[in-house]
Amino acid sequence: MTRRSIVLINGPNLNLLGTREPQIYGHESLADVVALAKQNAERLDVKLYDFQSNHEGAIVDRIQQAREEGVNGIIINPGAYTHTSVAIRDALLGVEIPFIELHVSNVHAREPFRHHSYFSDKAVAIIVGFGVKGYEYALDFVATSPKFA
Ligand SMILES: O=C(O)[C@]1(O)C=C(c2cccc(Sc3ccccc3)c2)[C@@H](O)[C@H](O)C1
Repeated sequence: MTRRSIVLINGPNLNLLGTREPQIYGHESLADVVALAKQNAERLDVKLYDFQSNHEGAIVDRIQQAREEGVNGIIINPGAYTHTSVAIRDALLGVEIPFIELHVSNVHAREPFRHHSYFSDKAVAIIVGFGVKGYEYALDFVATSPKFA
């Protein structure tokens, strides 16, 4: 049986995770998050691709590439693009790959402009406010749920 494949996409400024505002985002770096995700992917027998970009079009391109790769699911932390990007929304809808929206912080307990997402209504699930632990929860779900078969 072919292994499931998953793309983990992190948006702008998440390359700086762990360097500032630890009270909001924790102390772990993105490299720490990805390393643990790769370990968990091995345990779950799934193929994990990781991608981070500060550029909207590059994220759109990576989402489009996922369709060519035959990816089963996408886990995306769009960062600030959560609140602004119709282009990324359109890319996600266009490739017809189920996705989980993830946020390290509880965006609903922060500034009002962070309360709206261009993705939530189309996400299979939304993981918010669990810190970087949310990446583990998302991977476990995508690796095992029939919604990503
Ligand atoms: O909570 C998140 O994961 C979120 O997606 C992440 C965001 C975010 C914003 C700025 C920086 C970072 S990562 C960071 C944190 C501290 C210092 C440097 C980078 C994440 C926000 O734009 C979003 O509203 C929420």
